[in-house]
Amino acid sequence: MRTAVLVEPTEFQLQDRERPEPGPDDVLVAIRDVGICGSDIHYYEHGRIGDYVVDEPLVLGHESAGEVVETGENVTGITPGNRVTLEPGVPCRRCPHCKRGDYHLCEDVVFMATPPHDGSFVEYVTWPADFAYELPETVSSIEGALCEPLSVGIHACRRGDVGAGDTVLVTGGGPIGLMIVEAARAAGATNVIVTDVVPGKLGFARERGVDLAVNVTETDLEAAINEYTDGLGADVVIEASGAPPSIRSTLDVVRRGGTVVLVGLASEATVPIDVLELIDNEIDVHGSFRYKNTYDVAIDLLTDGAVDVEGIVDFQLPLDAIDDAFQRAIDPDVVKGMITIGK
Ligand SMILES: NC(=O)c1ccc[n+]([C@@H]2O[C@H](COP(=O)([O-])OP(=O)(O)OC[C@H]3O[C@@H](n4cnc5c(N)ncnc54)[C@H](O)[C@@H]3O)[C@@H](O)[C@H]2O)c1
Ligand SMILES: C[C@@H](O)[C@H](N)C(=O)O
Repeated sequence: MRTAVLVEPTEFQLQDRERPEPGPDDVLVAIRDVGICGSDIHYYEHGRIGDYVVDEPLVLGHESAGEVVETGENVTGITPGNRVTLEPGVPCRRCPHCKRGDYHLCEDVVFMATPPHDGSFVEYVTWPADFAYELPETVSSIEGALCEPLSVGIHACRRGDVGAGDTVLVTGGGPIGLMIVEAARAAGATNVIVTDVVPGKLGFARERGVDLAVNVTETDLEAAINEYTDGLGADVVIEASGAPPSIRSTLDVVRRGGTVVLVGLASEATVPIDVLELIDNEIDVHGSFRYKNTYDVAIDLLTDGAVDVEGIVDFQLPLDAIDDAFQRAIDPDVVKGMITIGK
């Protein structure tokens, strides 16, 4: 089967690998669509993300959907021909985190495209059947693949307890920021504001109907939020850029008693914050790591037409053109590139 392997930073090799056999609890999936995530781009360009180092050839890709072609003997409920999306992180199911329900915090998780685990830029993947979710006819394969970044958005909104009538500020208008916007609206937020530093990203966020888009290189964010909220501040601020100045600014723009959710992975290990400001204003600050129990919700939201994920896709290219696809995806104006396999 055709497999795109990152053999060195910025170098993919298309290899022919043996098609895997599903285990008794697995499904064998013919992969159809895979999104290119920021983490794939980071591994492609730099060969590492923090402590995760690509020191062996690695298959990237973890936002994936496809069609079941075979099932293991214990699998019920999914049959060949079903279209599915794959949740890319499979936990150990036995550790204290798994047992208390925080399976996304499992330290032994097998997460696609995170060294040393291969991902889904490949024709076939075997995956535990309970981490494969059937897609209804009305949900496309691309939407299925994008359940992954949408899940990041849903989890972040849950962490921020976003609710009806909230004013939510999302800092960073990349794919994750835009998925947070979708999830926040679906959760009932009535005012959604996005910041960025790239004019194209802000224009796109406006086209997608955000209530306010702020270029923080030109506009004082605190003044803009004060004006927009009559001096109150945003109910929930969800940081999705990872830029230290943006992380620092969250406490200036959240209302007293509000919530800050940190999603963006800081490019610096330490970002100073004013602890007294945090205490005096009784601000809740939450980290948000990947997601848990979001795939069914993502599919329901897509089925109901409550979110738009396909609209963030800039281009689709076949697996053979993976080099071109990554070169295009690096452009700061590009939001989401997709790889199509087996069509
Ligand atoms: N916590 C998690 O589970 C999780 C999951 C996925 C991604 N992430 C992280 O979330 C962040 C966003 O992911 P992405 O794929 O959308 O990344 P991205 O790089 O495509 O988007 C980040 C956006 O932030 C903008 N930006 C840069 N500096 C800014 C600033 N000072 N103020 C406002 N915006 C600024 C960029 O122009 C870009 O549009 C990344 O840091 C990524 O590593 C975290
Ligand atoms: C959650 C996922 O999208 C992210 N890129 C990660 O590896 O954590």
